[in-house]
Amino acid sequence: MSAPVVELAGVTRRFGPVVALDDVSLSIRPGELVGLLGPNGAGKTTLLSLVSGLRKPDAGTVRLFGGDPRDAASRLALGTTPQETGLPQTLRVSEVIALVAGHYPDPMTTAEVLERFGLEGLARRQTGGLSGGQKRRLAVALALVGRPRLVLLDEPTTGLDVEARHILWQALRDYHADGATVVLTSHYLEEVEALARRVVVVGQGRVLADGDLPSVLALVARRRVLVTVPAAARATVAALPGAGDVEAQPPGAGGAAEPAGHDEVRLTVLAADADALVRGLVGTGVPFRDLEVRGASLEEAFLTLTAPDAAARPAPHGTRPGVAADDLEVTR
Ligand SMILES: Nc1ncnc2c1ncn2[C@@H]1O[C@H](COP(=O)(O)OP(=O)(O)OP(=O)(O)O)[C@@H](O)[C@H]1O
Repeated sequence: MSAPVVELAGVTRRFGPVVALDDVSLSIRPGELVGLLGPNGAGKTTLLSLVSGLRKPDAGTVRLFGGDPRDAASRLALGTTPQETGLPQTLRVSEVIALVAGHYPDPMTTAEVLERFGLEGLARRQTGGLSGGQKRRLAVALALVGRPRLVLLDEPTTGLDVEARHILWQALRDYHADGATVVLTSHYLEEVEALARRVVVVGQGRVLADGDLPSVLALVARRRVLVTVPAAARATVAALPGAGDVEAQPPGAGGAAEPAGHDEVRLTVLAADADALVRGLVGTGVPFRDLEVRGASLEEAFLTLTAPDAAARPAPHGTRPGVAADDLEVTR
């Protein structure tokens, strides 16, 4: 197996009393596309700052391409876009790209950068006159100018509209397809679902889950059961074995083949074991219709994993967040 591009072993980093990272171990191999997901303050930016050599850990070791990230030589093949980037206001977009390219032995041409990131129309604009979204696109593009083998992106598409986000996603996919390793943090679950092959969920400075997207979802294998029942039967459904949160859809809301009638209610029930729930429902004799069973979204998985009381909560199928599924590493 090829040597890891990034390796953290037992890394702790504090800021005064705040433990931003707490005994984190993580290894990223060449060619991976990793999404770091976590709520505000989880420690994602701190993790990236250690990998890019901006900070050093209080305990543990961080390796970048096998070396110390604080040595400039280890960072030669690294490209990063922090959460906020300052651009020289009076330089034109093409000039900024050329300026950054001048630091690398084999950079992309300005034309290639402009094309990859859909910036062609802005080449002659001064960066000070760009919109927030245009600046963000340029900042991400600049991380790739030197053809880095590893790209670290901290919330790359924050503030971008849908079209700009899609252009950027495609640029990142293409760059990854060319063989690069990409690590990104994001608050957009949709972004992680669209891009990342591997998802690392970080919360309170710890790695809560680490696996491919389906295994992170399976860790909180909750299902949503949607069903229309007589309004009077709501309590019966809520009391079924395995029923979690129960929500009633407002009258007239879409979803079912036929909207709930006057004396009916359409319920969404979160269930660890949807099959058992449906069997229980049939056993009650409650007349029901338009039964649907859907998978939980990444968003639901994420909230379950990062909730402060997640460790204490009974979890589906006898597992709990913190217990490894087959190909899933969890440290909690
Ligand atoms: N320079 C600093 N001084 C003091 N505390 C800091 C500093 N940098 C980070 N922290 C604290 O460390 C914790 C982790 O912060 P970090 O920025 O890594 O989180 P994050 O997951 O990137 O959050 P966000 O999603 O909001 O960007 C937070 O409690 C934060 O307030």
